[in-house]
Amino acid sequence: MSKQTMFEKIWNNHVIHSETGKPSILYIDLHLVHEVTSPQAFEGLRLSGRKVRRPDLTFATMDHNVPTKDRFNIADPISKQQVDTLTANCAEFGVKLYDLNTIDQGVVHVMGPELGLTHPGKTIVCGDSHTSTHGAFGALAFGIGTSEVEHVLATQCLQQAKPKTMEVRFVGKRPAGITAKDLILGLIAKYGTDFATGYVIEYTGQAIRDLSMEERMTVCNMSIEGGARAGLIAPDETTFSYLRGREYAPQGDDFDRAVAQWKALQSDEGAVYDTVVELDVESLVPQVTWGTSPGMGTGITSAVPFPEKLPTENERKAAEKALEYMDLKPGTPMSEIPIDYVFIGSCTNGRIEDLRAAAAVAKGHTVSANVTAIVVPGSGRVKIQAEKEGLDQIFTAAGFEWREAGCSMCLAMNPDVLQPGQRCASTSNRNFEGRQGRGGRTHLVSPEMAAAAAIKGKFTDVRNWEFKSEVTA
Ligand SMILES: CC(C)[C@H](C(=O)O)[C@@H](O)C(=O)O
Ligand code: SF4
Repeated sequence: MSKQTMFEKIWNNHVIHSETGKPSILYIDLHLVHEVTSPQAFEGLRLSGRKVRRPDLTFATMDHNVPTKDRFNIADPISKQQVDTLTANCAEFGVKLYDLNTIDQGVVHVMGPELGLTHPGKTIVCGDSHTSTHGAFGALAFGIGTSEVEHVLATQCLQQAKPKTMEVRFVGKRPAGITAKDLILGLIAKYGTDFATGYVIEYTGQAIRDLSMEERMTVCNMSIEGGARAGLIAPDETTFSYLRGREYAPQGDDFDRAVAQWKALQSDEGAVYDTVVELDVESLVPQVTWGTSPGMGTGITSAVPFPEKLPTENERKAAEKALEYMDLKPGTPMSEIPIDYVFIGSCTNGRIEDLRAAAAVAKGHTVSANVTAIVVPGSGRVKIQAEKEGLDQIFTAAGFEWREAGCSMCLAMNPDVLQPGQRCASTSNRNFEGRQGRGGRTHLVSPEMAAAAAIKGKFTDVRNWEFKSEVTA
């Protein structure tokens, strides 16, 4: 048999019908649901008198519209309706819902893996573009639209055109002070926001193998910001030990049998990808975006670029427009950009390790007088764990606000929004115009860089953080 990549193995395991020149029909192992993209899908089922085919493979939570203060009191009528509709739909169709009364409620891409729902080799979909996060386990996971959500609810299958394969090889060892967020921001800054359009990425290299499970999720989360359909990392001991003992992981002997199967998923030696790109990890510095797309980024030691020096007319125009929106002057050192707001959270960087890393920087310091800083755990479980470790105390003593789980200021669908003109250091994944509130300006960074910016009142190279203290678990 010919040598196969991991993507091809998972794909072939799930195709239940294919015809030349047409999309294939894929079986879906796990369907995650949230309140924003599911109402019409359930309504469609109701109108056609259909049921959810596999309620046992369908799990829901509420995250985008949930307030992170006074969470049971949703003032915005559309948000309230979406949350209430999800509750009613899950009850009517027999779908398990992790609502605000459960500690498993949280950003769907944080709570799913935490529950052990995400396994290597699964096909996973959700009406949400950052479903790519789950690829960190070696699952083929991607976002779908609302009509596809309805289709999967009704049939547990999905039509998909077969994507091409791309290897993204991280070359070298990750230097001290360089985070998983810097790997993925650096990759997208180098290759742009559409280099992987039409592809499923497999991330390889020592720097990837060395990442923790949570760090791998940070990398895979932003695959979509490079245009990819999905991002994958081969499962290994890091993956297996993360999964062992989780609620929905296989238990006992089943777990060991599963591990044997999961190990066989990795790409065969000598398997050929359609495209290979490389990134030199050793020359990376902490990343900060300056523009209105995740690809408009640079190192903290660099400056806001001069649009006229960019290679193509399109890039020049886009950069000019972005700098106008961001109110930034070319040539300004990144370390001289003052900020008003800091958001630490989201499905990119709202996990316990992210909060530990930010707390280690914040400990014993005080948030700059000009800055409002919020820390939003990605799930109820992250919140409880952080509180057990005293991280909430470190944050509040330093002047950060400590909130409840949700998407929060990652996008302006709940009360956490920037005011027009406010500039935010954000650990999320998108810096589009108005993403965090109309007229708001977003700079994407790692949790460490966000915490340091909160204290300095401007971006600063966290590698020079002299008073960095150890926070122990
Ligand atoms: C609201 C939802 C559909 C959206 C997505 O698909 O990603 C959101 O999660 C986002 O991050 O922009
Ligand atoms: S945290 Fe942000 S990126 Fe993630 S699902 Fe919520 S809105 Fe989308």
